[in-house]
Amino acid sequence: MKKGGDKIYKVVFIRHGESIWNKENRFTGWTDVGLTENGVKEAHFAGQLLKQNQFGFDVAFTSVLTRAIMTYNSIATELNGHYVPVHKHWRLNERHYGALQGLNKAETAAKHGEAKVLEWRRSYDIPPPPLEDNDERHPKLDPRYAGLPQDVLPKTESLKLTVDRVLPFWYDQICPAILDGQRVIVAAHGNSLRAIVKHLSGMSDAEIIKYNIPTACPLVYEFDQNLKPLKNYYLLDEKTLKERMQAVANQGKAH
Ligand SMILES: O=C(O)[C@@H](CO)OP(=O)(O)O
Repeated sequence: MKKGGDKIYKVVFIRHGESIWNKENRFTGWTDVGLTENGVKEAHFAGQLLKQNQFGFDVAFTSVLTRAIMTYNSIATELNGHYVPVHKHWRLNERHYGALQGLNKAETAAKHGEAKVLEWRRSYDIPPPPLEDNDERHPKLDPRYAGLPQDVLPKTESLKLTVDRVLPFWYDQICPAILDGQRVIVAAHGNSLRAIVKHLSGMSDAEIIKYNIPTACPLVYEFDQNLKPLKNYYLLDEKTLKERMQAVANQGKAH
């Protein structure tokens, strides 16, 4: 017998609200920056949208980065859902941006060219230059990764490498929760979510280059009982969504 019959499973993915480094247009990656005031507002608005659309959750998954956790907390506030279990995991972290972390994207484009920055930001399998082993930004120096073998800690990541580290978590932790009938929300990042979306939608390496995920817009995926994606949609009107996606793309322009 098929598990769950014709039941449709819904999962909500959400990128964090505007962060301090989104506002300053800096490559962020694993740098742990907080949300701006606007980012907190965006997160609350996302929670209100979810509430208006009758979404509620039984379990939440976030990265271990403050901006994703803060975003989920604002949503939980709107949904009166702070009692819901939250699982925080490094595999949902943003893609590691290597030695680019901290640099301004527009200045980097002016220096290296927009094409190079597009390659670093959006090519599927070309990672940015790595951190040196003795770089003070190396994740091995961050207590939140202290329990992990150093071999798994990235010094840079392409989207492909991000897919490789996100998918085990998707299949081992998130999928069982969905199949168990729990209503799931995943609060993460532009590129860790692009990694999941690429996998679920079957987008090609070329198509994913143009796909940008805006901050704090709930993205709903519907699955059948075998977790085959049926459809997906943002809880946002088409015009606003396009503008917000284009704004993310424009961050890599030299201005
Ligand atoms: O800097 C980053 O970590 C990400 C998300 O903010 O940026 P981009 O959209 O350039 O991949």
